[in-house]
Amino acid sequence: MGYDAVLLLSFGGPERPEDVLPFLQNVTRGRRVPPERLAEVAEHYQHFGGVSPINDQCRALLAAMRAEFDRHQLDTPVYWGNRNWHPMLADTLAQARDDGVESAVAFVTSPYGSYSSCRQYLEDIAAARAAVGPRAPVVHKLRHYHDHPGLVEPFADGVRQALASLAPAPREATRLVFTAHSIPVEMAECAGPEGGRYEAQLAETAALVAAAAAPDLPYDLVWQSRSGPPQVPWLEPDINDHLGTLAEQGVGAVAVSPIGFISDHLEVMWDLDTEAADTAKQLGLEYARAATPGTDPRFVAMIRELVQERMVPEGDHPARRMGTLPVWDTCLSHCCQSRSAPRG
Ligand SMILES: CC1=C(CCC(=O)O)c2cc3nc(cc4[nH]c(cc5[nH]c(cc1n2)c(C)c5CCC(=O)O)c(CCC(=O)O)c4C)C(CCC(=O)O)=C3C
Ligand SMILES: [Fe+2]
Repeated sequence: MGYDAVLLLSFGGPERPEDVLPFLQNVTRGRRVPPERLAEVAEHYQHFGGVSPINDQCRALLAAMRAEFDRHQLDTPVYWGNRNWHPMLADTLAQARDDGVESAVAFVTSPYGSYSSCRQYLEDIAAARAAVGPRAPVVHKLRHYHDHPGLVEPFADGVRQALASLAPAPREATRLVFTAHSIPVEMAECAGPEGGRYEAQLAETAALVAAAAAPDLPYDLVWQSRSGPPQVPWLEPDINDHLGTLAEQGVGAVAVSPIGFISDHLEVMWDLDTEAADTAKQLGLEYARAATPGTDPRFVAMIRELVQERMVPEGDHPARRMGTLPVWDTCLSHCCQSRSAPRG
């Protein structure tokens, strides 16, 4: 089907010190995040002057999408809305409606499936449309892109550059470590239509990036940015604990690639560039953090390709994929639905 607009849909982040608390309240409303954890994360944001990098990264991506679409005679307007901070999705959809938009296709800044990274964005769309009312544009989310070459190749370049920046060391003493945002084990078990999809997609992305960048190097997939109360199990090991294990095993140098994030979010700048880098230093490990795609031209072209794949029928723009896990355009109603605590 045709769409009148393309929507960039993201998480949102504070842009001034006084935004930090209301932003965190938006993120954690109805969630079980202890106040101690919230205070800690507020400090991470204040460490960077109360400004999250994520909104400027979205502005840059939006501009790059416009230029890329123009180069390919795709004159569809592009809009940007967030889950947790301005521009809020409901305001964006109200503006789109005023502009005469009846339908939009949404690119979400997370490639993977799980409640937090996929279904919650579908709920955000439904809630924003309900807030806008009867003439709200219909919004369909684009498919997952965890194995698209436009995601895998920029990450692979990042890994190559990170490895090149480490002092030459025997291959056995060098390790490639992929990270993604930890999620509660229960959320991981319910991810996708049959469960386990978040980890399965990340494992596929890790394997594709490793095969492209460093096929002879051992690698691991571990987790970062754990939240929630301590008694609730989340995916482990944490990157910091894992660095300790590697040091014990005689590893001397690590390249860390945050495949869970498409740009250098605050989690990348704090949990990796500040905390994990510090852990590595204390352990005497050489440490290099690999780049995220950001506005890499191949990543921006991927967004245009995903839009064309969806808008131009009859296989004129076949899906470019490197992996074998199934992908689909429309999630089933039970996809990523929690067993114990229905959310939303
Ligand atoms: C899977 C996943 C992604 C990747 C997919 C995607 O990109 O969407 C992601 C991204 C992000 N998470 C972000 C920020 C936060 N996430 C939090 C809390 C949580 N994240 C969770 C999961 C994820 N989060 C979960 C299960 C929670 C617990 C509360 C809940 O069940 O919802 C909290 C509360 C404090 C805390 O950390 O406890 C904050 C501030 C930012 C913005 C960063 C910036 O400003 O640059 C981004 C991109
Ligand atoms: Fe998060």
